[in-house]
Amino acid sequence: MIEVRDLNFSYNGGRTILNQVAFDARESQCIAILGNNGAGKSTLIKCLNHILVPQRGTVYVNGEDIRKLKRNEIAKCMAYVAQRNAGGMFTVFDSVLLGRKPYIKLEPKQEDIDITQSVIKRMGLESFALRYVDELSGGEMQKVMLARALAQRPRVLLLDEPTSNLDLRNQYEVLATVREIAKEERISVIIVIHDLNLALRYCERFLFMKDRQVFAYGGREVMTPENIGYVYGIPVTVESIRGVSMVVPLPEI
Ligand SMILES: Nc1ncnc2c1ncn2[C@@H]1O[C@H](COP(=O)(O)OP(=O)(O)OP(=O)(O)O)[C@@H](O)[C@H]1O
Repeated sequence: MIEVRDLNFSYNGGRTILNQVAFDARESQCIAILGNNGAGKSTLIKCLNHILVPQRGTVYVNGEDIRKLKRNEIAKCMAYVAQRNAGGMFTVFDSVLLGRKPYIKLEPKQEDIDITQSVIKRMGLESFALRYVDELSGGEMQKVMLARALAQRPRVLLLDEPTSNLDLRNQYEVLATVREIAKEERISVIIVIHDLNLALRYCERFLFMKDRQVFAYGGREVMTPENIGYVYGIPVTVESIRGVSMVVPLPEI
């Protein structure tokens, strides 16, 4: 589904932020991008859809080199939800409908309206549909931005800290919904996330960034206390609580 080959990136010819970053993700998988502040996670996710253009390397989606795709074509196969989102004088409905922009020629068709309505429902945003996004809380806004990305009907969904403004229940509900949609629509979801326990619960693959490179990438076997301890510089244990794997920082901190 998505193949990332030897990406190198630096901002304005400055120091290297990404060095030979490579990984693959299959359809229906959720991949967590992990690593400490400044490790290059957001930069990586922006290189995947060419918001930032890497100096070397490329990304293939369904075998297509995204360097050969126009912006509109990239938007049909990849949707991106940024860490910080600007508001605007749109209603929630219009804001989600904007996700259909790559498909709309002159005016939205009935299909665009139907998709918008169904995503709003799926994300539990019906009672907000006519509110202005400027009047929403940070968490409500985060759900609207995710709904917009889902309305894009992408093959690859790129999420940069999608739960950072959500309360406990919404963190679990939103990630559970994203995972369900990934399975139903066979989307690859790539999520930058700081909460290792949410990652363990909702992702199947884990990519650790460290020192500008991929330090480890794989399934649950890479979520070891050694790897986590090394990447984050804090001793942890990984334990099962009622059958759920949890990362627990050790008391010496
Ligand atoms: N526009 C920019 N111009 C120059 N340097 C930048 C720019 N954006 C980010 N950086 C630098 O690139 C490095 C990687 O930043 P990035 O935002 O990708 O990290 P991150 O892993 O997502 O961090 P965090 O977990 O704090 O969100 C940081 O050192 C940051 O200061």
